[in-house]
Amino acid sequence: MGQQANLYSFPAVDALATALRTYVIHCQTAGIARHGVFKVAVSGGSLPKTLAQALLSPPASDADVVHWGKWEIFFADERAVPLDHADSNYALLKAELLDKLPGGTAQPAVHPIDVEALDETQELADRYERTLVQSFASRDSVRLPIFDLLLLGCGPDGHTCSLFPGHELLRETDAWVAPIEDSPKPPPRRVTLTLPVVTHAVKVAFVATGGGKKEVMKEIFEEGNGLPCALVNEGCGDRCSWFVDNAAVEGVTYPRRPFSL
Ligand SMILES: O=C(O)[C@H](O)[C@@H](O)[C@H](O)[C@H](O)COP(=O)(O)O
Repeated sequence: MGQQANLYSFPAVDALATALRTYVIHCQTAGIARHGVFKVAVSGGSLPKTLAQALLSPPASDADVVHWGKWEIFFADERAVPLDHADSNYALLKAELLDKLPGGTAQPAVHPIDVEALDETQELADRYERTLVQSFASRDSVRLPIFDLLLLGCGPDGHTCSLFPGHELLRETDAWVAPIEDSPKPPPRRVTLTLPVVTHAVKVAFVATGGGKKEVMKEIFEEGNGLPCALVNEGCGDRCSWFVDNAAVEGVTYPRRPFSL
């Protein structure tokens, strides 16, 4: 059991968000102790909204403070669109979270894709990889970047980031960031962190809510079936934690844990 992913289930999103905040702040403290900053990558989908609910509430104590000025925010996946496009994960995070930081707050360093390369997804991925290299030291000195935390969603087909079931990208072993031209979820052209980078993070947290996820949650936790989310569970073991609501895990027999750090 000790090596398996943690599954934390909550009656509703409010309670989930409270626990997620505690978890993120714990990861933040560890990151700042390790290298003076907190390096985090986030997905799109419903995640930014839940994250905002978790992180924008006022601190309950001195230990509960989000040190935004120490955050370096990257994108776990991004669509090849301008940064103000309706499909942009950057635009989504900005609207849901970044634009709502209280006035006077030290700002996080945010690393969007380089829109000069939107027409060529390989170049877009290469440039984003160079952004990571600049932050995480050279590729010669580290085989893989080590994020302090990845905050991910889970699609109804078991995808995460832009790593889709059965896609050849799941076999990528070298690149840190890869292009995808045929995403089954629109829009088709995207860039994504690769599986080795995802499973190399210090901690990985998934957020999945709603009854629409229960079938895929059952498959991920009971069968695996090579689904990208299951591969992350297998690669991370207990470094991976799932924050879900009860509706998302109805009928799932995998043991849930009371939330604790
Ligand atoms: O760019 C994307 O498509 C998202 O990053 C994607 O990977 C998302 O996290 C999942 O599809 C879950 O989405 P929901 O949370 O909306 O179900």
